[in-house]
Amino acid sequence: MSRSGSGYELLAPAEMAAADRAAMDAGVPGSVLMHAAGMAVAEAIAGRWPRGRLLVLCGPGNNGGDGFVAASILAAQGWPVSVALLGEREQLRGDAAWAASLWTGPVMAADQVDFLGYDLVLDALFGAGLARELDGSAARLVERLAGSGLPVCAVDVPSGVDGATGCVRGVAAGAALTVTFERGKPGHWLYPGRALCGELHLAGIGMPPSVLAGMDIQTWLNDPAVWLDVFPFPGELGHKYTRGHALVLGGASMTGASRLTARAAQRVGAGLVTLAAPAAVWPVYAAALESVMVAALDDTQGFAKLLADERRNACIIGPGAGLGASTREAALAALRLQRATVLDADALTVFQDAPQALFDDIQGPCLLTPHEGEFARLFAVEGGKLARARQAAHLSGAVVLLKGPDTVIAAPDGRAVINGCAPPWLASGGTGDVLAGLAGGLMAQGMPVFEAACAAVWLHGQAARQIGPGLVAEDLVATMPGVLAALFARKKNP
Ligand SMILES: NC(=O)C1=CN([C@@H]2O[C@H](COP(=O)(O)OP(=O)(O)OC[C@H]3O[C@@H](n4cnc5c(N)ncnc54)[C@H](OP(=O)(O)O)[C@@H]3O)[C@@H](O)[C@H]2O)[C@@H](O)CC1
Ligand SMILES: [K+]
Repeated sequence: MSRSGSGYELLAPAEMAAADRAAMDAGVPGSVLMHAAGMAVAEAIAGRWPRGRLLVLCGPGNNGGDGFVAASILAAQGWPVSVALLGEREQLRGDAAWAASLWTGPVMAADQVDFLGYDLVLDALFGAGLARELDGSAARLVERLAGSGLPVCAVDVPSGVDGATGCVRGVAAGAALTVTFERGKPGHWLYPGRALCGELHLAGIGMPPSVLAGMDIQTWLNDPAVWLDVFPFPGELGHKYTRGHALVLGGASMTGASRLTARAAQRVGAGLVTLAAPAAVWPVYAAALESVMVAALDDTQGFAKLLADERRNACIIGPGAGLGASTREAALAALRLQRATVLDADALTVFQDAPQALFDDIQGPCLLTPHEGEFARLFAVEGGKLARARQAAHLSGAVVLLKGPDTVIAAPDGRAVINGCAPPWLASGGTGDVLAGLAGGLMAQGMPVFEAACAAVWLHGQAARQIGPGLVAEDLVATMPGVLAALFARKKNP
């Protein structure tokens, strides 16, 4: 899926509607915005498809208004255009009624539409105003559109996709191209909406910059612009003791996982990394790691004893750790000392019977990195992925990194980032261990937790894109220097 000019600030549909109103209050008539929106749609269509028989499906609100504008412009350019309206023309209000008046051709009733004989469909049924599940005639029309096999251009979002959540409200038809306005919406980047949008095209519609600057934007697409300012680029006068010391808990049997974690923490720049492993398996770790220090743990309190050295400023606990008392004790020790702490995998599951006990001890910088299964063990929250991650961060007091093809990172203060750069071949064993190490390694260098989590996810995704299909987790560690070099170059030449 290619995405052009999408920017990185995201606005939920309700926020975009507020921006539209603010623009009108600032003196830009709604009809001017709508004309610009319809023009942008017409240009996107003409730029992508050869002239052909176009069917424009207009809905009862302003999304339909955009459709009428685009239909009028393309017809004036010589496109053979047919228009169908879901609802009564007399019921159209405001800017949509004005836009419909631009269209002088016939308007079919939606239930009369026959998809045969068209080359392309413009879906202008529902956009930001989708308020409930599609049913009845609206659902039937969208189902028939989805089954038509015709290429679809969607206005703002594919109708039926909730722009706030990416969820399908009843039914939705996938588009080849989605044209949205001024800012992307979370639903363009969260599945299943993301897969239904096709190529995403972001068009300006003349919204005054002061209106957007005045929005309290709290949601972003993961982009270095969100976190580059606080990325711990090494200073010329730095030495290993100024670059943090990450302490990784190793397990008794799955020894590969925490080794990947430790190496990732090193690669991303932690000055020192110690892996603490049960004494019985210490030789396994010691034989496999050279520049990572390996400490032997004699009992469940051993990890806490290592934290007596305050220079060990960040802990990464969970990969391969096991579900025993030592994992739980290590996590609680790190949290109670308010060390920067990443809890992943087993260090999350080990709290499934009493998550509140975990949350009560989260007072300092903490990152939780669950996949959906681990998330459900800790958090009884409902809703879309973005809302659930936000609620979990609020409830736990930790930054929550909810993994998946559309990973969401949410902070307790309400900020959230959606990741758009993870290729599917990242879904393989050990990649999560590397991610935990990247985040912990950045936190060891003093990067704030939310930004460290976003940067780790981004670096992870960029490395995976460079490696391509066939990726194994070790490759991510090996590829990190190249990814970091490109990031450093970007810092110098933004
Ligand atoms: N001037 C502006 O503001 C600009 C707006 N712009 C464009 O406007 C779009 C937003 O327009 P919008 O707010 O009118 O919402 P829209 O998506 O057309 O839907 C509302 C209509 O659908 C109906 N409806 C809702 N759910 C339904 C359901 N499940 N099943 C059936 N019906 C349902 C709802 O009915 P009601 O809920 O009132 O009964 C109402 O009639 C935005 O995406 C962008 O494309 C751009 O031109 C820039 C300038
Ligand atoms: K639409």
